[in-house]
Amino acid sequence: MFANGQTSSGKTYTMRGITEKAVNDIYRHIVNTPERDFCIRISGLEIYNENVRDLLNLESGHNLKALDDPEKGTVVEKLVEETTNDDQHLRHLISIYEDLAGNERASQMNAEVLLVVKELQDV
Ligand SMILES: Nc1ncnc2c1ncn2[C@@H]1O[C@H](COP(=O)(O)OP(=O)(O)OP(=O)(O)O)[C@@H](O)[C@H]1O
Repeated sequence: MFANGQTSSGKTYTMRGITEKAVNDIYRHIVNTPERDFCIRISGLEIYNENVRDLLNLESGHNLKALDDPEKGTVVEKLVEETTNDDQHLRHLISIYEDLAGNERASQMNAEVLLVVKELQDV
C-alpha cells in the first residue's frame, strides 16, 4: 500500500489509522484460529535521496543494495527481520517508523514497513 500526496495532505495520519486496523485484524484472526500457529515478521526501510537505510538496524549504514530476486521480486540485502511476540511488540516496532514521520526530512523520504504473516506447518 502506498500513500502519495502533497505535504500535510494526511499520508502519515491515514497510514497510522490503517496500520492500527490491520494489526487488530491480524491478531483477531490469530486469536480466532487457535488450531493453527502463525508467525509474524516485520522489517522496515527508509529511502531518502536514493539511499536505502534499515530502520531496525541503523548501524548498517545508509546505502543498502536493492536487488532483483527472480522469485521474491525486489529485496534489500541484509535487511533485518524481527519476529514479533504479540500485538504490543508489533505496535512498538511500528512506532519506531512512526517516530521518523515527525522529523524534518519526512516530506522527502519514503518509509516502508513490511509485515510477513506465515502459517507454521506441522513437522
Ligand atoms: N483526516 C484527518 N483528520 C484530522 N486531521 C488530519 C487528517 N489528516 C491529516 N490530519 C492532520 O493534518 C496534519 C498533517 O497530516 P500528516 O502529517 O499526516 O500529513 P503528511 O501528508 O504525512 O505530511 P508530510 O508529507 O509533510 O509528511 C497533521 O497534524 C494531522 O494530524
